[in-house]
Amino acid sequence: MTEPFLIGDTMTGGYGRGPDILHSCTIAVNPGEIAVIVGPNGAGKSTAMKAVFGMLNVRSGSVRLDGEDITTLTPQERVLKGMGFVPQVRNIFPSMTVEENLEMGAFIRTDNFKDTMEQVYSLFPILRDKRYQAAGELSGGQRQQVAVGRALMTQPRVLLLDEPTAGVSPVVMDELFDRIIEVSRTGMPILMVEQNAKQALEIADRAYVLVQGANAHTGTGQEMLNDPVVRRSFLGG
Ligand SMILES: Nc1ncnc2c1ncn2[C@@H]1O[C@H](COP(=O)(O)OP(=O)(O)OP(=O)(O)O)[C@@H](O)[C@H]1O
Repeated sequence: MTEPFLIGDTMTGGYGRGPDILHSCTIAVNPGEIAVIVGPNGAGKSTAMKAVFGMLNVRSGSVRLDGEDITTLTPQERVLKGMGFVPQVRNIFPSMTVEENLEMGAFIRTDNFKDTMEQVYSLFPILRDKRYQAAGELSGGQRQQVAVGRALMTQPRVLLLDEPTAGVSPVVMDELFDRIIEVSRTGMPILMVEQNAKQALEIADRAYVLVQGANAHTGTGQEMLNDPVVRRSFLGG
């Protein structure tokens, strides 16, 4: 098997000195793919993503980006290596305008980022319309677009999204997934954690079902949707 572009490989570890949450957990993504992490509440989905981003100690296993071992790097160093991370909560600056949020996203760049801002506005047209509004005044779905747009401003080589549709209505969820598919079509590898398992599996090229911090099932999204065990144990039949 060829090396994936980004892989958290057999990761075991937990928070601080706490117990292990992840047990030999492996997740990966390649350019052009949407990889989703699904599983029951408390399965360790967000923890797995945080481990890939360097937010907890991986006691064994490794994280590699484009063939480079980045296991010991801090999250900040991983951003410089090309990781764009959108956390689940507090992922925008509510009192700043939409445009200021995007400018903040470009903080690591020393070059001109106006072209990237144009790209973000063409991916998320509503953000162009609302660029001078305080981000905190936007709807939940629009705020999530600001958060993803802000991450794109660094021109990342891979995008990590922690529950991008948390707390939005089904209609807004569909719209957000459409936007995520569009970002993916630009070639951007996308790794995301999702609570809305069925819908997420429908757009997943690669899917990981985690149970108690370990890989329970892996395949394409369609394979997971068709797997009777996955359906019965966690998609509700
Ligand atoms: N910052 C933290 N410090 C210590 N333990 C944590 C922390 N965050 C999560 N945990 C624990 O790690 C385990 C897995 O949590 P995690 O949030 O990764 O699961 P999840 O699959 O994303 O769940 P959910 O779908 O409910 O968000 C839980 O037992 C949780 O209590």
